[in-house]
Amino acid sequence: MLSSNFVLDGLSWQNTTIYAFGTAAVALLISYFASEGYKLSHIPTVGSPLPFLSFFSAFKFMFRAKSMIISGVKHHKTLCKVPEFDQWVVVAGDRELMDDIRKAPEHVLSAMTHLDELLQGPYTFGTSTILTTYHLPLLRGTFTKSIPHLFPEVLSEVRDSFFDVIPPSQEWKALHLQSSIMHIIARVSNLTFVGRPLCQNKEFIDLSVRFTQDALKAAIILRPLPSIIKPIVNYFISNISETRKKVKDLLTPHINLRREAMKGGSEYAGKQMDLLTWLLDEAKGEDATDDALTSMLLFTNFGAIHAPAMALAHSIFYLAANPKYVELLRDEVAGITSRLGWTKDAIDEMVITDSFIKESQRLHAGAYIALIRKALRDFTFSNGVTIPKGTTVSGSAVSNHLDEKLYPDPHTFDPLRFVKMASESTKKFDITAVGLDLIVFGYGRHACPGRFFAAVEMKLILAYLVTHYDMKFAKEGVRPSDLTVGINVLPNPFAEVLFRKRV
Ligand code: HEM
Repeated sequence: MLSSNFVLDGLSWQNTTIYAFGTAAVALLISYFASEGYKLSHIPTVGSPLPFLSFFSAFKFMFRAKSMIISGVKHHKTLCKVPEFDQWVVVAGDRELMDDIRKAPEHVLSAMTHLDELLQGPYTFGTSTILTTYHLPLLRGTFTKSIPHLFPEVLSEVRDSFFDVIPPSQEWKALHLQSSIMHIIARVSNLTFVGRPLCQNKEFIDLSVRFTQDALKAAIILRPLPSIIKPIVNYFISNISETRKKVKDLLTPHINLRREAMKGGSEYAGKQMDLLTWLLDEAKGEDATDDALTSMLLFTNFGAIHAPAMALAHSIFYLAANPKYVELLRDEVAGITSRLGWTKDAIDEMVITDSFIKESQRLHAGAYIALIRKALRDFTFSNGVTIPKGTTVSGSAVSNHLDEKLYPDPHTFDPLRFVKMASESTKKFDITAVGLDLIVFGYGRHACPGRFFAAVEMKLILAYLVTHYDMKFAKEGVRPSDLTVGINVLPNPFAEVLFRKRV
């Protein structure tokens, strides 16, 4: 009895195991055929295309995105797909196909739907803020045109914020670079967004920087999670609602003052020239509530604080590690300001400073891919390959930025590279010029509308820094390595730079 039971138990164990493996295999096959990977099986894969194994490739992609994208583009030439934990990203390596992405209309390949997913809109800025567009013509038009007019105030805000963030001292003082530079940028940008006195209100600036950092953190953590658990995780990791409320409380009295003044007509005495004024002029309906205006300012602050601060930190790392670069910029700035003073014309003439920042952007762009879009319907490239609705598609920035046909000795930082290129061509090579050769500001209809302001702001800050301060690393001459997470490239977030007032 015992032995027959044992045999039966053995058989049923065997059967159970067979059933379990069989069910798992069928489930795996069904999930594979229903998966995004299968729908994209006609696109060559970097890593493994198989379920589970692709998870390991996604893990590898977290740390090796640069080499995986470069090798994918090199081997597959036109299109390949790379694995992220929650999706496949199709990468175009071919310029014609990148141009297809640039030219595709928003209702086919959507930049904004991608941004809403990337930034986890419902948990950060709000999907309605990310998808609205009324502010874009303002940024491209009125805001950009006002830069020369606002320049004197921008300069004085640069002076004041340097004085507060890097107090002039004869002694070397170590500062956490990223947070210092973010605070300077936040103040200078907010001069043009909300004006004085709010841009000098320490609480407002601290909250704007904190919101930018917290939103980014929440987006990174929440994105790969299943939708059902996002609200729970968000509850534990995020202070965003509280920060937004505090910003709104500080902003509302200023909104009310301006609304009151607007009652006498849109062109009232003492009308401030800043983004808040122009948003109030343009916003209608849902966009015009205090909540929506607060979210819009926080969203614009995000674009205006994070990217320029990262770009400047990369440039300052080159300066702190190489005294000869500091001298190079100092000579240019001293020569030009002695003729033109600290003016917008002087900043425009600083072609070496411009080339320095652009070269640093080339080697340390914020992401290895660009022109990232979500397909809202099936999309066929000019080579006949179709990607299905729902696919995330992009162009490889890194393989262009390191292409030796475009940039001889591409891995070497050459601060004069773009000065030389401009002298040999009729094309424009300044920071604001956009194209496929250098795609740090995007290209086409979604190209960054803030880049003209960003260029002036970054050049002014760098010129001011080299003129008034010495800088170095504690370990002299060693530039800290970047932090890369998947497609994202960040200047080392832990690095400290020593500053001393220049005698
Ligand atoms: C170094 C500084 C900056 C970098 C590297 C940068 C980069 C970018 C990139 C890559 C895009 C997406 C382009 C695309 O998808 O094709 C973008 C869009 C945008 N940026 Fe910037 N940006 C910078 C500064 C700024 C500033 C200062 C502002 C605000 C004043 C700003 C506001 C925006 C806005 C509103 C968009 C969305 C444009 C649209 O969808 O049409 N950015 N930026």
